[in-house]
Amino acid sequence: MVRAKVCGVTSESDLRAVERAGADAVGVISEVTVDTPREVSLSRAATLFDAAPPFLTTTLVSMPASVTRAVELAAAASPDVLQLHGDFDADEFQRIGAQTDARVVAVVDSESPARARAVAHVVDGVLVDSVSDDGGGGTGETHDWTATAEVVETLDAPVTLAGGLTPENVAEAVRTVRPYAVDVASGVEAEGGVKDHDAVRAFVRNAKAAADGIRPEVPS
Ligand SMILES: O=C(O)c1ccccc1N[C@@H]1O[C@H](COP(=O)(O)O)[C@@H](O)[C@H]1O
Repeated sequence: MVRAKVCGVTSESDLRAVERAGADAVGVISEVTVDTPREVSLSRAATLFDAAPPFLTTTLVSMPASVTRAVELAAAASPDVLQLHGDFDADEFQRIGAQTDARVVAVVDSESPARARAVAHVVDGVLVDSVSDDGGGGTGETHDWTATAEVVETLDAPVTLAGGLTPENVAEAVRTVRPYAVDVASGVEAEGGVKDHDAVRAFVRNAKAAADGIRPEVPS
């Protein structure tokens, strides 16, 4: 079994589409230091989380500059999960986790798997992404899945795979990496910041079918 997270939701209608597709988690992006059409204000993130139905895990995706700001963000938007891009070390993650009710997920650059091992013991999960030079995600780029498969195998923590996933490649990604969850942002969009509801449905279906050993369907 694999969990599916759909990230970069900016509207209530996309939120409903994510839920109807059977996704396990939804991500809303706020306070990031990169230019992205998927960013919303913190108050908008809080509104979207309030509109989320029960049993859909809400995730705030952010790039705060300090421990204090990370804690403030979680308090302001009340997500279930705080997904943190940036350079926090284990001590900083521990301090964030101690001051928030949200679960904390550390984003790790696929090219720095050692960082996953350095922080995994103080966070609730690790997300391995194809990180851009400025530290952001949403690159639409895949990375070396066999290296991430090794992280999954050797780390005693839930590892989420992200970066360039689409309805077309997610089945192969799941079979190769065997992650705890898969995460997609740009790969299921009709345009920047707007989800393609058919693609969202196909992404979730294909991820879960692959984990169950069922052949994927590719949307026309
Ligand atoms: O999606 C963004 O624009 C973004 C900006 C800054 C930080 C994180 C961002 N998104 C995260 O990137 C990954 C994968 O994105 P993609 O599928 O390759 O487009 C995902 O974890 C999003 O949470």
